[in-house]
Amino acid sequence: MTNNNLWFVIINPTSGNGASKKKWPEIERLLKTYKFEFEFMFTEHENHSIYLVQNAINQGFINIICIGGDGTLHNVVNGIMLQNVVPSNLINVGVIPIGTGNDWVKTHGITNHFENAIITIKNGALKTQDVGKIIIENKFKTPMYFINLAGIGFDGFVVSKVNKYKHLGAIAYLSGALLGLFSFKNFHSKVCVNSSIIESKTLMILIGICQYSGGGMQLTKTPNPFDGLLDISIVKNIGKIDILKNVVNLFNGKITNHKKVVKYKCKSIKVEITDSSKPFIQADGELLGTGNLEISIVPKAFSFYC
Ligand SMILES: Nc1ncnc2c1ncn2[C@@H]1O[C@H](COP(=O)(O)OP(=O)(O)OP(=O)(O)O)[C@@H](O)[C@H]1O
Repeated sequence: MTNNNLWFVIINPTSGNGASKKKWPEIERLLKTYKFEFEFMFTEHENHSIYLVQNAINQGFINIICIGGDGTLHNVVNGIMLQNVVPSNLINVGVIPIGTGNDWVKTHGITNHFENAIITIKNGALKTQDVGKIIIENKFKTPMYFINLAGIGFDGFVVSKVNKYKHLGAIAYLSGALLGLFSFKNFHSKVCVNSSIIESKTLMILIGICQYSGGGMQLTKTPNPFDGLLDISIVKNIGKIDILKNVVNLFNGKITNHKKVVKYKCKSIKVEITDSSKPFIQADGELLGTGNLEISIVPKAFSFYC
């Protein structure tokens, strides 16, 4: 039986370089002030929130509050999408963003001010956005899900390097990108999208649902989390000096106008790596692995307070 009045709160104590843990006593006090009835748990290891969410849903919770950054929310979404007890769009998630990048909330205008974030949740207005579904060939075809942006290639490479600089916030992604620029090798890929086949040497392939990633960069042209479509940028063999010249354009979105960026809107996309390199795949800033992959959209699958 579902419980509409009780909330399950998940806190990643490591997110925001430990800020979630530090701020929890104040948030707990505010939740009580705003008359939330809730149970809470801290995550104890990576991906723990997937299990916590599923356990909560099995117990009847349909209202979840996620306290952490994009990675914690990514895991909460995966917990919801990978269960079969309740349709995913009937699980309602409130987000109190305490991460380093906090990129997903930027699209929806959810505030980083945690009392205001709590008030937003209390007001009870819900939106339901699309979710991306990724199947990586060598991962036994277990799907993984994302709500913001997935990337293959240089984008994944930066995520693999960025962890040790994360305390620098948005600068972490930029410094990771600049430091990695000269060691990353472009790769050959074959992309099937909307019955076109694009074979090229590639810097990265970006699959967007929401607008911001990497601490505020805008890497796909017109992502819309409610249109049932993936927003694709295939960044072809762009030179390193050219990227350096375009750093500002990564943030203002003009990078998508570069002549070596090809753009598509689609419901699904297949990516095959056609050389021996193994470019990293990231989704919502979390590293997923390497391999050929297929991404599709699950329309209106994730409900959140906004
Ligand atoms: N108890 C824990 N110990 C170690 N890692 C954890 C724990 N709980 C969750 N994690 C992992 O912490 C990682 C980072 O979390 P999250 O992304 O929410 O914070 P952040 O990196 O500060 O924020 P952002 O992604 O917005 O920049 C996630 O990959 C998650 O799996």
